[in-house]
Amino acid sequence: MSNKVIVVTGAAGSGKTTVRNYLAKHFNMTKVITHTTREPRYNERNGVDYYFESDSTFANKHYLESVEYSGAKYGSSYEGLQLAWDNSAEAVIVLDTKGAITYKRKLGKQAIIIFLQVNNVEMLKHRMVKRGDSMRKIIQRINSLEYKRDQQLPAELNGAIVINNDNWDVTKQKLNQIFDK
Ligand SMILES: Nc1nc2c(ncn2[C@@H]2O[C@H](COP(=O)(O)OP(=O)(O)O)[C@@H](O)[C@H]2O)c(=O)[nH]1
Ligand SMILES: Nc1ncnc2c1ncn2[C@@H]1O[C@H](COP(=O)(O)OP(=O)(O)O)[C@@H](O)[C@H]1O
Repeated sequence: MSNKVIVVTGAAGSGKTTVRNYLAKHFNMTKVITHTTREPRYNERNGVDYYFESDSTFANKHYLESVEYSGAKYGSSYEGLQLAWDNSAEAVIVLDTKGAITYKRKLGKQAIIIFLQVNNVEMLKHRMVKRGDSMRKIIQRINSLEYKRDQQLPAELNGAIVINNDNWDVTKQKLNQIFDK
């Protein structure tokens, strides 16, 4: 059986991290930890949520792909993916849509893309508040081109599994249907 990576993508606040954690917990998938120069949120830990980097330590890594998102850099490495595959045949990673497109192009059928949608932009904002993001950060995020872009499934990701995450119980059922053996 060849290794697979589940790529969870969508707008900020759409529930990507929540879906990733659910898949890791219930379907024996290993999380791929990515690198970022953004500041940690109050409940985030280095090496668990991200590897938090400075501009100079970020530049030292060897990336499969990297992007700028809302003024910070993010990148994922082959080594990180391989580390996850050493642990389980299925890995799970959270990426913006640009990163998801690169994974699809480079990994082909080994990458399974899940695009999360939320119908209501107000709901996305509310979820970021609930998560503890500062209002300044939320406004910066909502005004970023990347955030606007990631509201819609890009044409390059046609064929992705699209899940509407308005209601967590419904999302959970869909994930169970997709991944239950
Ligand atoms: N392309 C790419 N995107 C990433 C990577 N790590 C995180 N992201 C994405 O960067 C965006 C911003 O992430 P984050 O600051 O954690 O905000 P959040 O989505 O609101 O939790 C999200 O769309 C993440 O999915 C990476 O290594 N590569
Ligand atoms: N279906 C849902 N209904 C209500 N709240 C949700 C749902 N999915 C996620 N959340 C909450 O919304 C917030 C943002 O979710 P998160 O997974 O951090 O999003 P993302 O990683 O896409 O930015 C979190 O506080 C999370 O608990």
